[in-house]
Amino acid sequence: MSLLQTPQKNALQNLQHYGQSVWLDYIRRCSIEGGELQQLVDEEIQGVTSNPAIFQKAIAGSTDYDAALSALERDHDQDAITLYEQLAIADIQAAADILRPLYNRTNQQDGYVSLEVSPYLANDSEQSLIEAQRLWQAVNRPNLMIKVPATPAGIPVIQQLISQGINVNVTLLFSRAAYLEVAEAYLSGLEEYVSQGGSPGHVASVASFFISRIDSAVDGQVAERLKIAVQESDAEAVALLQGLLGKVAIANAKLVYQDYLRLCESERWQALKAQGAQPQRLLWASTGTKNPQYRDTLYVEELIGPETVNTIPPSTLAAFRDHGEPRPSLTEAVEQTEIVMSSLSQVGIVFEDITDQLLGQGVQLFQQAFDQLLSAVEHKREAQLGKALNRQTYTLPATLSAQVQATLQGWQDKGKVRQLWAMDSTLWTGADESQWLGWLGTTEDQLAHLNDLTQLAQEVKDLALTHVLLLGMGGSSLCPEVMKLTFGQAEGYPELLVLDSTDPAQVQAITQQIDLKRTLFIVSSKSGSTLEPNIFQQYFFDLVQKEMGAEVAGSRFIAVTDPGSKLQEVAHKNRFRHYFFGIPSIGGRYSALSNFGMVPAACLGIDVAHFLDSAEEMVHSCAASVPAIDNPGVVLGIILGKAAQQGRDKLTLIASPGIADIGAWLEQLLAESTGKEGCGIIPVDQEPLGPPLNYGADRIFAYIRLEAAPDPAQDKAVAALEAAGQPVIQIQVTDAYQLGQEFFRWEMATAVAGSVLGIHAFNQPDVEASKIATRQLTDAYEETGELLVETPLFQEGGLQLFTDVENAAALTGIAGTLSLCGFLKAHLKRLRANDYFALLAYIQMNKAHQQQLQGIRKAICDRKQVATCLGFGPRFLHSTGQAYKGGPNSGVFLQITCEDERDVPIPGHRYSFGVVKAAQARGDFQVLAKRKRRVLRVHLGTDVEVGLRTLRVAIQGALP
Ligand SMILES: O=P(O)(O)OC[C@H]1O[C@](O)(CO)[C@@H](O)[C@@H]1O
Ligand SMILES: O=C[C@H](O)[C@H](O)COP(=O)(O)O
Repeated sequence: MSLLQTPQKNALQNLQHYGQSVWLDYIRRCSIEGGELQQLVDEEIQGVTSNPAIFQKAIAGSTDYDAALSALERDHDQDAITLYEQLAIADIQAAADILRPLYNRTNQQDGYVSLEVSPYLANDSEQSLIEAQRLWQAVNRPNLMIKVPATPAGIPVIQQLISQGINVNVTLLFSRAAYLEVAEAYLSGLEEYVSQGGSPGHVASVASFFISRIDSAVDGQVAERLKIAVQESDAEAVALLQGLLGKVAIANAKLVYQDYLRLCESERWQALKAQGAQPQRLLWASTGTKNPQYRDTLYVEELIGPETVNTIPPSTLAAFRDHGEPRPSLTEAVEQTEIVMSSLSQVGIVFEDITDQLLGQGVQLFQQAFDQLLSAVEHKREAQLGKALNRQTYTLPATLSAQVQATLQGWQDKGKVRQLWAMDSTLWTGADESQWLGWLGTTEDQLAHLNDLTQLAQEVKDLALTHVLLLGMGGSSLCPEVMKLTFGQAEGYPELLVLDSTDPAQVQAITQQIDLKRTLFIVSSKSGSTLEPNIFQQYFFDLVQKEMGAEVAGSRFIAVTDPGSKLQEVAHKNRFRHYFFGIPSIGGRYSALSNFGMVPAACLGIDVAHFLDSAEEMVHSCAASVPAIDNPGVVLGIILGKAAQQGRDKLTLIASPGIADIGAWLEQLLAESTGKEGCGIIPVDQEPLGPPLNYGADRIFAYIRLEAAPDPAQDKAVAALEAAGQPVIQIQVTDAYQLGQEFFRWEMATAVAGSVLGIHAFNQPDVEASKIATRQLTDAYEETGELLVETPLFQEGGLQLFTDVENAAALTGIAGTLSLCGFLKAHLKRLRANDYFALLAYIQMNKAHQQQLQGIRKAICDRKQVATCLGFGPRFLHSTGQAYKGGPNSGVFLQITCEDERDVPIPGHRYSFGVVKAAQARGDFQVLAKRKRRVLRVHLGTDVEVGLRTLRVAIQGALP
């Protein structure tokens, strides 16, 4: 067709006669559905491009997509990026279908629509390639072009995609040097495609060369110099500089077009052309005028030439249609362009620096647009979910709030949420953290294996059991305990009991509570080598064997353990009914939503599918695609981490009575994960609530409120704390089935807080230390049959005090009178501001004991205004024990042991439960003392209740 042919109806349509295709740089659902796009394709345009900013404006800036979003969400909850992709893909497919006849008619030269790979992947070749291939398949239209940026990481991707026959729109091209690399990638890709037997005519590509952004950047630098030249009245410089304004982008484009023409002459290209290959056309992008002083059609009018494309935003399209003046401008005055470029260096502007910056900024701008887009989708998703998603709000003092906001911004800018989901160890200490992040995918994994759990629930029902007794410690017992206390016993299902103590009285109490013939035992241990579950198993297996016979005993036991563990062997040998596997990349305290929590949940008759589905909603809210600022787990983690760094490291947990036990689970998660290397978060659970003046500047509060059954007294106390300016995080749990959301939210938050604190959030080095000390004592006992006799520091009223030499010296130095009260007073005097006091009670965990110990806590908190903690031994060893030994040295500890009224032997061992407990207490004490902790042990007689009462009175007397 001749270039001089009579123009058609309008300037836009006329561009085709100069060999240029017009594509529309815009997409929006209403223009597709309303027929506007169809009309444009029929009359004026030959293709469509999109980018993250365009989709951001379309989806975030309109209500066009709301109904579709609601329908998708209603159907099945999904994370923000999956939702966005479905909307975007539907638009791209619809546009592709509208363009398809044109694509066919032009013999695949035009009629394309472009979809960009995630801008987050701009520097990641491997992932960009995977994503581009995935999008290509998902859109499944031959007239699709995948947009890949011309970053150093993007260029090899371009070549690979072309070699696979995938059409590519190369975006973010600013420099001629980059263009030449892109052209080379296209040629090599095509050659490879041909060598594999592909027909090159079926692959298309455009190189999107950005225009207006160059003028914006160059003009800015020119303007600065111009100001100086004017001030200095340097007329020559003023003229030179003025001549550059609004000229460089076009000059650069004209030069790159010359490069293109030269390439077309090359033998290499000619050989491909002969086989039917299509040229990689230059596409002028960023052609909307940004400077209002320039003609609104500037970047269309000046770049008209054969075998090119101009992708034009709607306003520029309208302007050009109205008053554009087409002419074959692209090859006009080419020699002038060289002058423009050399003038640029003459005035000291380094053009390569500008193009480099523009590429970096371009990636960043698209990432920011994508952030905003995903944030908008997430808000719409949350609105749709309503109460199905537990809400989180917070009030923080100004300085903490400012630090939290700044850290969130940092996480956003550095893409740290994506880094976390990519399991990048450098987010923590760069050690083996990447191997401990399996919990990120547990819900999905569990949901895929629901059958086993449903079957187990049915079996438990059919067996007509009275009890299921779970034997385990820490991460293997705390979630089941939360489930039991939250859900209670369901109709037709047995009661769940949990044993996580070696206290002989506790072991006996539970033995008496169950009917051995009608109880199913779950031995739960990830490692399969933890002392307590192993001896529990030996003890109960022996009892059941005696009661029901060796043959039947195994059928009453289930193991939950990691594959290949010693427990698996035991289960196999003893012909356990089942064994369920854990996932080795999930540490115990992060295992709630895996089999460790879900097997007992199924035995309780809980609808596990519903529970996990609900948890999955929180997983989606915390997804990699949800910007840090909107990501509830990340927000919570950053608050906790920054608060701890500011000295607010006592996380005081308040939970509604119906879900109160979640605090015990949280204690382990937070303390074992963060309490190490002298820093960390000290969880304070079940502390009797007091007035705001009881709490210092070392506190932060988390109120986990069950909306279905809140406690008005807690509401009031929390409101008072907020009014007093304490930092308070409030989480509204709609109903018990939404507790799984909290498991995930807090796991995420803990991992994030660990990153903020710069520690390894998945190991527990100091727990190991007391395990070793305990093992030495139990091993010695196996040999000698006795534990070393210890000499008390002091005794009075049936209570004995023990401590190590250093603590004894410190205490006798402070104690005025050598009495029980005097020593306790001396010990409590060691509490400084912002310290915490912890009771470590190696006694039976029952209501009466709890009441006494809570009374002691309350008295100390009221009078000393310090945080107080309570742990029952040995269970706390697998929980807060890590932070007490490895965290900040701000704890004052009172260990409580007792004389066991009746000990319980363990089959196959010389040591008994009583000996194990004593060894555990001593081992713990030794490590605390070794770590220079302020620690004192009080040993009660056989009547623990009486002993506790005496102790309480003595402590009350010791308080000021
Ligand atoms: O499930 P396991 O391997 O028996 O471990 C129980 C608990 O012991 C610890 O490994 C250490 O206390 C915890 O992290 C864990 O939850
Ligand atoms: O492919 C199109 C580009 O993404 C678009 O033209 C960029 O234009 P802008 O510079 O106006 O954002």
